[in-house]
Amino acid sequence: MWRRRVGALLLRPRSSSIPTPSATHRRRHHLLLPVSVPDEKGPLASNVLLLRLFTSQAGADGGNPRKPFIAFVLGGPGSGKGTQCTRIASDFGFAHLSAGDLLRNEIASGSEKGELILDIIKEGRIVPSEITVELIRKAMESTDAKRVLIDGFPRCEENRIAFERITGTEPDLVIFFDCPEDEMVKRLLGRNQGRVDDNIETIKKRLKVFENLNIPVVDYYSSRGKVHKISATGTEEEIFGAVRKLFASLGFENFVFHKSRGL
Ligand SMILES: Nc1ncnc2c1ncn2[C@@H]1O[C@H](COP(=O)(O)OP(=O)(O)OP(=O)(O)O)[C@@H](O)[C@H]1O
Ligand SMILES: O=c1ccn([C@@H]2O[C@H](COP(=O)(O)O)[C@@H](O)[C@H]2O)c(=O)[nH]1
Ligand SMILES: [Mg+2]
Repeated sequence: MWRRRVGALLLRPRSSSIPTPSATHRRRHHLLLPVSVPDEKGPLASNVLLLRLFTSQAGADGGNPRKPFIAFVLGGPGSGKGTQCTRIASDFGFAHLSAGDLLRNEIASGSEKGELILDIIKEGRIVPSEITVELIRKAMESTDAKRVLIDGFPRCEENRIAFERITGTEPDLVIFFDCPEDEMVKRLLGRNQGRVDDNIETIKKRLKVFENLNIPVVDYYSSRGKVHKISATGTEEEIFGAVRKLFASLGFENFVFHKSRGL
């Protein structure tokens, strides 16, 4: 068990109210300073992140095996989080935990909680933290993966605080897929997977929730030097090229690449 039990018990729960986004948050969205792991603009390696990876409780190949390496994957609705996470999982051996999928599974289970979740998802709002964090916590406990992607969570500061309090841990890395709104809308309207929230009314609400509540989370982790921003325009392959570069720079081995070379 990797959780810091004592720490989690000592930390007092904070207010459950969702903070109102400040104008500063909105302005800073456009000034996000990613950690300079390789991207179009940055140098080829970030000593800061590498140091954190190898000194965190669990790194790519070392550290304390009780705590997995945790990457939060954030971005607006339709920015391609799920698509890229699937690729990262298969190429770099990560477990992929999608908060949205965990919630949809709860709906499919027919539970009472599921009915509440369905109403919230249809409205593009955020499910109460205790429900989502509990689902993520259980999913994390049931995997022995040393590397975990948490896709689409935390959605708001309240989610983030609840996760850190309940699990007693923080992400090692936050990937932020940055995509223009018109592109996200186009992708969602063309997704065609029968999702109850893929309609223009819900999409408009989700975009507002993203800007007002999710961006402050990105800003928070950005101020702590954990965010790597990746441009999410271009083809899936082009975007995955940037993702691949990031993980390679962090010391993660690419299984698919090695397999294709018979290594
Ligand atoms: N680079 C891309 N170019 C064009 N379409 C894309 C790209 N990446 C993903 N898509 C498509 O866009 C749609 C949304 O992608 P995806 O489901 O991965 O987004 P998401 O960020 O997980 O969205 P949500 O927050 O709603 O779960 C999907 O139909 C996917 O196939
Ligand atoms: O942490 C979360 C994740 C998701 N939701 C709700 O689910 C939908 C769809 O989520 P995706 O991750 O985009 O699949 C989202 O709009 C929220 O309503 C949530 O409340 N908390
Ligand atoms: Mg998704």
